Amino acid sequence: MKKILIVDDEVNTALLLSKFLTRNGFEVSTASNGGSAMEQLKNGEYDLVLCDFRLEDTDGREMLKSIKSQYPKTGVIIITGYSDIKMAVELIKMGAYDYITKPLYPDEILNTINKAIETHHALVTEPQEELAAVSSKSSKEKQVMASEFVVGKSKASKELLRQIELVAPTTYSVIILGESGTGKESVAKSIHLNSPRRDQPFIAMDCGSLTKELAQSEFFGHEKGSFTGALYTKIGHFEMANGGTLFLDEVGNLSYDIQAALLRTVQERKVKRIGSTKEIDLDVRIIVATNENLMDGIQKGKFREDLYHRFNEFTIYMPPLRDRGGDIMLMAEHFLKIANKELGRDVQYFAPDVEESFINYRWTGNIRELKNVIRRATLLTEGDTVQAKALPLEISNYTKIAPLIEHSHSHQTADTSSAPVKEHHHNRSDLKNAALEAEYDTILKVLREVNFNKTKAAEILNIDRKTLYNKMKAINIGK
Ligand SMILES: Nc1ncnc2c1ncn2[C@@H]1O[C@H](COP(=O)(O)OP(=O)(O)OP(=O)(O)O)[C@@H](O)[C@H]1O
Repeated sequence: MKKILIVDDEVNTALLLSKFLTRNGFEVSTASNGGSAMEQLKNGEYDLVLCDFRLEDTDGREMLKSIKSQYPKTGVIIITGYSDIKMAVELIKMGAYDYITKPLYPDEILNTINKAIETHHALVTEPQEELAAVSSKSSKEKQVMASEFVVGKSKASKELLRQIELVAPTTYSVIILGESGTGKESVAKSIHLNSPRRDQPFIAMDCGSLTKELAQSEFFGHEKGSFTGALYTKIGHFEMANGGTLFLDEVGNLSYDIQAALLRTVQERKVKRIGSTKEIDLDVRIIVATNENLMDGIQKGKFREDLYHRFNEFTIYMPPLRDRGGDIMLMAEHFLKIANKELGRDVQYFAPDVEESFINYRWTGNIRELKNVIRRATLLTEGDTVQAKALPLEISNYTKIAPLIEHSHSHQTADTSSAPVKEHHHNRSDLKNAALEAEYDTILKVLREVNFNKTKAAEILNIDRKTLYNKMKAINIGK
């Protein structure tokens, strides 16, 4: 039975979640703060931690760091409010499996948990099972790629496809550069699947969450008893990927020492498990991904130039979703089909104002954010059409809020009365949304009148400053 730890200081939420997951066949424990969660993790091996981002004694970021360094085989899902979405995207870069936004919906939680556990299966199995898990994964992934990769019709997508097709058949190492969630790993997989190595393993390794201590073992493996804690022989990722492709995500995060060891391995094309004298011949194609410019890392002395040149035989720049024009709706429709299948729904269309919001929104979390938003919207839709009320307010109100966000970022000095606020087309008939919209309109209007002076705005609105801050946060205005 899979073990889950819920970390949430809202006792009722934790209790409800715990009951729901127990009913669905999980063994569940709860902790109301970070400290007691870490204690519980010491006493038993958990498959997954479901952790609220805001805790009384710490936050999701710190929890993720501690769990990843001490219990690397335990998956972490972060529960967050939509206003923390940028943070959630950061956390995925740091190794969280996924995030779930509040309010929580049981089907969505169960779905995310099942997927996380499936993904982590290869990690939590015993090492002798590892290779078998990996090779079966490579053929399974092929089917996934064939049906799940949307090529897109925009100019940017066509160029991307051209580059994939160009580099795939070669043995070149590739650097894939792009914002989080733009599809770097998906592109790495399609390069692999379009290469002569397609029948060999594709191994993805998340370097962003690797501690210095773990990195050696993860890359090179170790023999049983080679150091305290090496209870069994571990096969490293190089060895697992032998004959195929090794994808190193967030490669800019590797420590300098590990970079040196990596360079040696790539140059010599041989690997030795820690504690072993036996050299294993390697034939591995390397694809790396990063969302920061590695040249900056080189200038700051954080990234080795020689390693960079080893990797940089070909570079692919991933376009952000906001620059992919018509692809946004193409992908939205694709994700709608997937969500329908996952959730047993039959939602067919997007309302025109939803499409408009999708096109205008900035999608800082890119394709991953779109996928998650659509999964949630599908869940919330009762008829056959996704309406704006099924979207997070940050997205459905984006055209209205965006100029104000930009304004508040420009140090609140300019004359706000001329800030362009686009006409709002939402045709909402339910009372709750109408009330919310009226509230936003009033808050935004007053904030402009007082040039974003929050004390004055709170006075005029006749609410206290804290309430104003909370409301501003909920609609993502300022900080
Ligand atoms: N072309 C595509 N068609 C369909 N789904 C895609 C496509 N590209 C990415 N996705 C989906 O979007 C999500 C994010 O993609 P992926 O993990 O490849 O992004 P990434 O850039 O590697 O993210 P990160 O920077 O966080 O590592 C995944 O669920 C993936 O399946």
